[in-house]
Amino acid sequence: MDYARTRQDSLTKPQGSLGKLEELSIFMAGWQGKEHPRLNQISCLVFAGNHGVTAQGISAYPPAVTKQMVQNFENGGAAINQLCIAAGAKLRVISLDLDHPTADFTKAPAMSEEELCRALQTGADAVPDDCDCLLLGEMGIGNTTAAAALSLALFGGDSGQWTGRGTGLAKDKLAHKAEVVETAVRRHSPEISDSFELLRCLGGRELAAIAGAVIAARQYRTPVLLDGFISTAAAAALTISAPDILDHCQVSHLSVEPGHRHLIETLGKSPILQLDMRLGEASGAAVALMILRASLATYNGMASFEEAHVSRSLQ
Ligand SMILES: O=C(O)c1ccc[n+]([C@@H]2O[C@H](COP(=O)([O-])O)[C@@H](O)[C@H]2O)c1
Ligand SMILES: Cc1cc2nc[nH]c2cc1C
Repeated sequence: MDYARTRQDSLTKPQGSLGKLEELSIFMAGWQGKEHPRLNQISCLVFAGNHGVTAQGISAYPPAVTKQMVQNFENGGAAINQLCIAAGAKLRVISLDLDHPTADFTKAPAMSEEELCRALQTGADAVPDDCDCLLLGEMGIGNTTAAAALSLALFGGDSGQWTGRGTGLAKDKLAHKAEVVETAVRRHSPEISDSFELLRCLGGRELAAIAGAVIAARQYRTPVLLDGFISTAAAAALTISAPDILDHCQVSHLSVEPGHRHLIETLGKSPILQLDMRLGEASGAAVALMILRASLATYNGMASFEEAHVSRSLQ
């Protein structure tokens, strides 16, 4: 990171004038451990899971859409297929036991220990040991409720501040969704003392898989782009047990889902983009990859003041 910072200051531009693009190049050089970080092999993982809490009427869409969208991903017809082509990332979609939704967490823990471990391991195993950047996203009808519950259990506050319309829930059902979140957290909070218990009680399989992938990426020193509210909440669950666990992660964009802003601020992160997106399926991560490419193209390719014979600042 020190090397990259010095190099940035030697390039033919006023110091700091590329703003966040400069910060991103320093982040990439540091985590890749390379003077010239690269973006050749990019893995985009989309984990899909189903949620028992959909029985509470908390989504605008039926749970069958999770599997239908997975089929759409496989057929190349979803937004993420086109965004991965545009950004130059290899997409892999991983379904986690879609025919067996997690338990309704207003009534019982979402998963058993064994189910949680399987989901964490699936996420970790999906991470290649040699990619230059990892994009993480999800598909799961009902999972903004799980993300809100994780956030409330993690950071407290009012359930309404973590709850939004997700796929487009009617405004008059929002108060009910916030109550569902509140009930779930009140039920499980006393049992929760670490990150894995939190994910087991209030998460979902695709959220646990994202957490597993974040841990594996850290072991490989692979930089990560988290997608939106759900991906950030899944990764944030890990901070109970390891406060610096998200240092190798960037938040790709600020989602429209209102809890995301508070979550990002609480984590001390700043999103790369704000495009009024709320799709999920790693779409924001794929768009942010294009910004990362802009960052590394300038950092790796620009001439220094000395090389270009350009005079330095007078001050
Ligand atoms: O990534 C986000 O910030 C985001 C915000 C709103 C909705 N989503 C997507 O919508 C689905 C969850 O919405 P819901 O209303 O069913 O909880 C799930 O498939 C997510 O990928 C994603
Ligand atoms: C159609 C649809 C596509 C999605 N992609 C991610 N979450 C989604 C939710 C819905 C409803």
